[in-house]
Amino acid sequence: MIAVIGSGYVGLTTGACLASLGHPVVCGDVDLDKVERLQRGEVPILEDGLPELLHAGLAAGTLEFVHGAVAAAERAEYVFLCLPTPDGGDGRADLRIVHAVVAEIAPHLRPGAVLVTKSTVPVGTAAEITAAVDRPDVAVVSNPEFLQEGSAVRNFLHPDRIVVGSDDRAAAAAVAALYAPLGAPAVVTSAASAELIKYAFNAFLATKLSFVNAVAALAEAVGADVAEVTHGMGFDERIGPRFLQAGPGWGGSCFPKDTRALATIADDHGVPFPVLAATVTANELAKDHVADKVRRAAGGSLAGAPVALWGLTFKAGTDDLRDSPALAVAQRLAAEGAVLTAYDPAIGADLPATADRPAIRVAADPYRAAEGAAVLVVLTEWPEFRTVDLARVAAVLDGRTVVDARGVVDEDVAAAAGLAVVPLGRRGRFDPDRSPEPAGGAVA
Ligand SMILES: NC(=O)C1=CN([C@@H]2O[C@H](COP(=O)(O)OP(=O)(O)OC[C@H]3O[C@@H](n4cnc5c(N)ncnc54)[C@H](O)[C@@H]3O)[C@@H](O)[C@H]2O)C=CC1
Ligand SMILES: O=C(O)[C@H]1O[C@H](OP(=O)(O)OP(=O)(O)OC[C@H]2O[C@@H](n3ccc(=O)[nH]c3=O)[C@H](O)[C@@H]2O)[C@H](O)[C@@H](O)[C@@H]1O
Repeated sequence: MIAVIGSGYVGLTTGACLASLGHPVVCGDVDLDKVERLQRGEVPILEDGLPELLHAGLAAGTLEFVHGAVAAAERAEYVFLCLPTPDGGDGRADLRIVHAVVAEIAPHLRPGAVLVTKSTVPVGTAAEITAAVDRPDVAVVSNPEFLQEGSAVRNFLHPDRIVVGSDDRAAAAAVAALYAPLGAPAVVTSAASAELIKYAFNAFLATKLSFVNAVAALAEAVGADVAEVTHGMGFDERIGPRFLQAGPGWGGSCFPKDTRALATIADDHGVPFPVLAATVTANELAKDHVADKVRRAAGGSLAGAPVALWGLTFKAGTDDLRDSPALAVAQRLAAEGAVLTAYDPAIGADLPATADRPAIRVAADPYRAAEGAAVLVVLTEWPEFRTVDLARVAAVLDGRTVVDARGVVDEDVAAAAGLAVVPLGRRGRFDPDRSPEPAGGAVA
């Protein structure tokens, strides 16, 4: 029996996928309402393929949900911890939930149980957990997760590799064997290496994106096109074609907190890591860059300007708003006096203001969001934004400009509808700096 503690994006995916491989799985969560919904077959998050796996597991009796960590852990040979490790406020990962759960379940673990950390945790956490459990019969294995939200099930079932790290190599091999049906290479390491792999991996990807976003700004300045530049770069296998899409900065529940956490780990060990600091700073500039474009499109001031936002989630395919760059841009616009109305296919209700986002009225469709707005800004790459009727948008939009931070609006179709697109990473067709001037001049 496998226990999965925490039924969030990672835990629910892990539980449902391990059950689909034939393992009996029990998932424990502290949130009773969530547990009851899952027992009824309701998936609380937007994740492709997850409802099907949940229903199949419930129907086959291989997947069950219980309230609390102990109720799940006491029945299992393997206990996967899929608990939150948020930013503690000073950049360090806050491990209080992990440590509290370990203390709670330790006396109840079966003899010979293997405790597996799937949460992203700082180097040294496996050693701390081993000391806290204080049972020679219980092994601790670090098994970081690399799934992306929105494609979590596909990523879990078709992983590039499985990383299992432990100072008990037999326990690491036993955890790797649980994934054997997937046929993925297993990277067996020390616990410290496994823990560092996860942070180095996320920080490297974030650095790739900060680099691309800086190239995008440069491409605009020099008259190049970032999409052409990354296309040309990506053919080289050392770079690869993926994860090179310029945008309004990177966000989500992990890149921001994990880059900060890695920076504090480096600091704590007295190791200079200036690239990482630059990656984080560059990401703030990427958000500023989009806000600057919106201000210019609004004529130089956003005071009292109605602005329409398409997309609020941190990327398409998820309903997750945690550390969304769309909200960070919205915050910048609201701070300058813009009045925001948004449409996002995954967000159904108005968003109240919080410490890091303004109040945002949420419209039921992209057209209603655009009604009366001075500028329309595309902040998330939802596929439906590619097929919106731009003539209908032009009919209700007050201004004539669409700032497209995700490269989803066709400039020619927009022009035919009487709209000027301000793209990211290249000059727009109606950019006054562009040479030669397009026939007919600017629409705006
Ligand atoms: N979201 C993602 O795409 C990925 C996240 N990770 C890492 O995985 C970990 C979990 O992340 P998410 O699944 O996104 O978090 P989440 O917030 O979606 O889920 C965490 C779950 O743990 C439950 N929980 C909290 N305290 C508990 C307790 N005392 N006992 C039992 N359950 C408890 C919560 O109710 C919630 O259901 C984090 O360390 C994160 O960095 C790693 C890879 C991908
Ligand atoms: O540790 C984690 O939680 C996960 O973090 C990311 O996954 P995720 O947060 O789901 O999101 P990504 O798809 O990586 O996107 C992150 C941000 O980068 C942006 N992005 C991504 C790709 C790209 O080409 N351009 C770009 O701007 C997205 O819009 C988003 O804001 C990693 O990709 C996962 O491998 C990792 O497991």
